[in-house]
Amino acid sequence: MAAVLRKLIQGRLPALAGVLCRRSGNEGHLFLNSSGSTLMQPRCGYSSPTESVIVEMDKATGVALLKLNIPPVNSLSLPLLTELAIVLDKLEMDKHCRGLILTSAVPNIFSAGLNLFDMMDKPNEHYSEFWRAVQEIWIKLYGSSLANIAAINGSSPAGGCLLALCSDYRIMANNPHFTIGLNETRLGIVAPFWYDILQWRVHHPPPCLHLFVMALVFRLHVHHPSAMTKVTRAYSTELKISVSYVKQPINWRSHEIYK
Ligand SMILES: CC/C=C\C/C=C\C/C=C\C=C\CC(=O)SCCNC(=O)CCNC(=O)[C@H](O)C(C)(C)COP(=O)(O)OP(=O)(O)OC[C@H]1O[C@@H](n2cnc3c(N)ncnc32)[C@H](O)[C@@H]1OP(=O)(O)O
Repeated sequence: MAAVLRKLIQGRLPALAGVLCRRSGNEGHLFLNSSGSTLMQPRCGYSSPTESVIVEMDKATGVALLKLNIPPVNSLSLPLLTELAIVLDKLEMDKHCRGLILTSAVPNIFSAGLNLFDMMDKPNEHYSEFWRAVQEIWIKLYGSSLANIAAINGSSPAGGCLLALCSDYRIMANNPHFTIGLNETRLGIVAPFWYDILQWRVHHPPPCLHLFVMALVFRLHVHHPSAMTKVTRAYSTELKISVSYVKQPINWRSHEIYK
């Protein structure tokens, strides 16, 4: 587990993919595009990414690795948000998928947040559509029945931070050059109330949340099923609390209760 986490936080995701790949033996990875079609990779390893959201599904663990892939900065444009929404829907409906890891294929950048060009010189209809797409993503990610982790392997300002906050758990690469937060507040732009709820949840995690993540990571270790069973049995109550915590419905009431 420690080795997998270390690879995640060092941003060495190809290495993680290698781990997943070995676990899946000769089956290779499933590549799923936004139209929902899947392509079996005949062998382990990466092919050149061409999709804006690359999905590598490990069949053995049911964990999907999602990599945002719009250089130079993975800005959240309408097409990217739309593709991500479609991919999340497909994974949600895939009965073999149990969890997802959201990360970036672009070196040093997780996501630069909303695409600034989608927010200027456009007709009002575009702004409506764009904002609807933004809200749809946080609802889909936060409301996902899948366990989801953000592996933040680069800078993640503004909307990038939102993506991370929507996940059940975040692991960020320990690099002083990587920034995360709401830089738009410097311009006087106030985040909506639901952003505050997301932030609050991150700052007040129950102690057992880490256990939830441990259990997730243990799932990757299909070579040690007995260890996984022991842990999940021993801490079944704590795990249930953690799962209900990260999957709690968003409303002011639950926010107040946890306050
Ligand atoms: C308006 C919403 C109101 C309320 C809602 C509030 C909360 C809801 C939740 C989230 C809402 C978030 C709002 C936003 O996300 S607004 C977007 C804010 N994002 C930023 O300000 C990021 C700005 N970018 C950076 O800080 C840096 O680019 C970087 C740290 C991500 C990367 O730095 P680099 O030095 O590696 O790269 P650069 O040379 O700066 O950039 C390369 C290239 O990319 C273009 N670019 C950067 N960011 C964006 C972007 N967000 N949209 C479009 N394009 C972007 C940049 O211009 C460069 O392009 P050129 O090479 O010059 O062509």
